[in-house]
Amino acid sequence: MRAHPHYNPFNVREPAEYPDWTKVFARPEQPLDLEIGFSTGRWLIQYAKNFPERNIAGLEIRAKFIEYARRRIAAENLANAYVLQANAATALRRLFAPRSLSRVIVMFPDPWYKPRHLKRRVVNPQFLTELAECLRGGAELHIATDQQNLAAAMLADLTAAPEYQNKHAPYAPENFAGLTTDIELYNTRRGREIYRLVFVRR
Ligand SMILES: C[S@@+](CC[C@H](N)C(=O)[O-])C[C@H]1O[C@@H](n2cnc3c(N)ncnc32)[C@H](O)[C@@H]1O
Repeated sequence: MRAHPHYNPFNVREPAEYPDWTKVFARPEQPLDLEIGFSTGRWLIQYAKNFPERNIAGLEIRAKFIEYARRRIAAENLANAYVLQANAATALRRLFAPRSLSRVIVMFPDPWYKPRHLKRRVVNPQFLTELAECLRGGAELHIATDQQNLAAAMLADLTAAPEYQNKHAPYAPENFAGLTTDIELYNTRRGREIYRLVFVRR
């Protein structure tokens, strides 16, 4: 997709493709996990290497990150990772069958957050309802942010959603799986607080 001065990826409603999840991984019978907003793919690639017994899909709204992550996945010969361009706000139910996802990770979804942006957050009640349809019972949803107000808003949404149960009220004490994203590294090096939410699909 060509960059255009007025091009806004958030207006993109259709995913770039509809993968057949039974064909894109070497072992399609493995649990299917999803990272939303993977940017450079740092976390996703570490995850694919550390969890060869699981499959990891990645959604990213910005086209440039897809090409970059695909090159890295190919260079590392990772047959359990697949990424595509899609807007997670509108595409989840068209991309994933009901109850097909085992784990979902959303790390630092809204970085340049200001109070007036709270309404536009990625993790909002509608997103949670759509995601709930795609999650298996017992599936984990992991979210992290360095913004306290945003963490509180997401915590309130999740607590109000009947499909989810908090695993560590209110925030999880530690990083999931010991893997870090770019923004997580940036924050931890500056000693900033990170708010981690882990909810389970009922
Ligand atoms: C602040 S970055 C965080 C990147 C990475 N998760 C990290 O922690 O370093 C947020 C990423 O989410 C992507 N993103 C934002 N909204 C999205 C959406 N609705 N669907 C898919 N990706 C989205 C952005 O393009 C960006 O790469």
